[in-house]
Amino acid sequence: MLRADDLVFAHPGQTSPYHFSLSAEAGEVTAISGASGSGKSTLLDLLAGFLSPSAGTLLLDGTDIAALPPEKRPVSLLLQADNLFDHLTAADNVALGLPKGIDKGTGKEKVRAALAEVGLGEFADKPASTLSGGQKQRVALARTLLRDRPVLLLDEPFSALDDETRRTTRDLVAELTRRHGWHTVLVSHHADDIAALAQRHYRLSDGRLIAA
Ligand SMILES: Nc1ncnc2c1ncn2[C@@H]1O[C@H](COP(=O)(O)OP(=O)(O)OP(=O)(O)O)[C@@H](O)[C@H]1O
Repeated sequence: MLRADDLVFAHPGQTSPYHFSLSAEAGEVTAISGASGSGKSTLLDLLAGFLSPSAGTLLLDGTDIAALPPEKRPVSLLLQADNLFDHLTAADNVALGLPKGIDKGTGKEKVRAALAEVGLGEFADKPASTLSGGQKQRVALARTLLRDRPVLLLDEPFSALDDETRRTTRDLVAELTRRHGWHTVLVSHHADDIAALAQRHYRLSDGRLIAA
């Protein structure tokens, strides 16, 4: 379980700090909604380690991860768009998720398997710039598979997608979350995404997360 206990944070000039507490189970999607400017990205930045809380704990399966820098956290982040390097192929983008020093043959096989798992086996050699928005999100998810970090943070990941692609990408996130036991935290404005995906839902209001 991922558990934030009263993570306290204030941006410069902010008079009343955020107090974030939440629990996210393995294999489940935990949704965060809230008005524009309520602090959803701030929460993700704290979970990812881009911001540091002034107090509070962040535990993953009982281990405090709050002091770890972003690159050492067991956390992947997927944004609305721009997750890929456009000039690299799909396979090369996925390969960025491989551990350093991995044997070349093994690495190639892992990349192939990850692309196959997200349904893009045929697209390995295509430059990312030629892929659709949905395909790009799948490639980013394949890279996440290789990193296999147990916490997946999603910041409006379906916003740039058309309705049909949105549904299939959503289904893929649900399936990967279950299969790999990820603690997936989804920030979304969309009630239908939350209804379709989330086992748990918090609303961010007045600087606090309220179970919805
Ligand atoms: N670096 C910063 N310095 C000062 N204030 C900031 C900074 N970053 C964000 N804020 C403020 O903190 C508040 C929360 O911002 P945040 O981006 O977390 O909201 P959000 O809920 O993600 O909004 P949106 O849905 O519009 O993306 C806003 O009032 C914003 O102006």
